[in-house]
Amino acid sequence: MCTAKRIVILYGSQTYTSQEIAERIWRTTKILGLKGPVQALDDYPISKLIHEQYALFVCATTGEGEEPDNMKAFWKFLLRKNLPSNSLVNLKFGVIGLGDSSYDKFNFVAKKLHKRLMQLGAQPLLDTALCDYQHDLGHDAVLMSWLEEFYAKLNTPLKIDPSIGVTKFVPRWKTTIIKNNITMISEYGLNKDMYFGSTNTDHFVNPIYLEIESNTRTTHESHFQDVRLLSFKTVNKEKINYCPGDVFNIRPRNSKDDIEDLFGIFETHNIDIKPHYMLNIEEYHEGKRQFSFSLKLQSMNYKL
Ligand SMILES: Cc1cc2nc3c(=O)[nH]c(=O)nc-3n(C[C@H](O)[C@H](O)[C@H](O)COP(=O)(O)O)c2cc1C
Repeated sequence: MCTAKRIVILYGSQTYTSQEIAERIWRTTKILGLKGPVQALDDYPISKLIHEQYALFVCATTGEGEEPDNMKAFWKFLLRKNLPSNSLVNLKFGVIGLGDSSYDKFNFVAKKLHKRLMQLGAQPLLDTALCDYQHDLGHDAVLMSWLEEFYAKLNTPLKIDPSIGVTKFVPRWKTTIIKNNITMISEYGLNKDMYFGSTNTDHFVNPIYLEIESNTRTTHESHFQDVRLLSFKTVNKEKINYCPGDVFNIRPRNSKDDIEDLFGIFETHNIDIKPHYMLNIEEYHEGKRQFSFSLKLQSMNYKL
């Protein structure tokens, strides 16, 4: 049996669930002694896939059986007719599908990906994990036992002691607070507004600033569920184009008052965190910096 030393964990995610699961698995692989990154499929340089020996794909299905936005380029490439049928002979893989069996095209993307990888010569370590949002235990119902089998197939350098479980936390991001020297970080780029800062890992196209126009409770006061109808308006008369099946992601913004209160609390408790300090966030893979992002703490609340 081969021993895996490195695995790439790649996700296609529309509303972050697959990303969160992929990152969780990535942390476990670090504990198991494996190298390799966790990335959105479209951020991974696809030409490198032919050199990889192990890969795990975590893919959601969205729309009517469609692939998430952050794997569209990857998928288009993989479907090229001129790819030789032995392109991926070195690759052993697993596919985890995140779906919802109330849709006709249940886990369509994961199933298609699994099939296409095999057409290109890659060998599956296991059948596709068909996780179902409708299950009482959610995606974990299928995922947990599937992963146990998958880790066993990888025959990793280190093993998880079942009596201890996974307790060690391996952070993906390194954060540092910079108090004064702004020029020191300017070479990495300075994002003035964290809500609109675009990065190479951010696939949400054309973010738009919206304000809540109304927020009305639609259920009766005596009902145990508080269901709301929220209506939004654009501030600069911008027009938003959308069509059925589109996904609308909302990034809530902290209110200016809340942020001022927070800095007030830091001050009262002599905690040295000031609005003009900079937060620098970096991502490392195998000692090399992959990504860096800086913002002024006061930009947590409003556009500068
Ligand atoms: C707009 C929308 C469309 C969806 N379409 C499908 C589908 O066609 N087939 C399926 O199996 N699941 C479908 N799902 C369920 C998602 O795949 C599931 O909720 C998954 O956990 C989302 O993962 P993500 O957060 O990584 O995007 C859909 C979900 C949404 C919100």
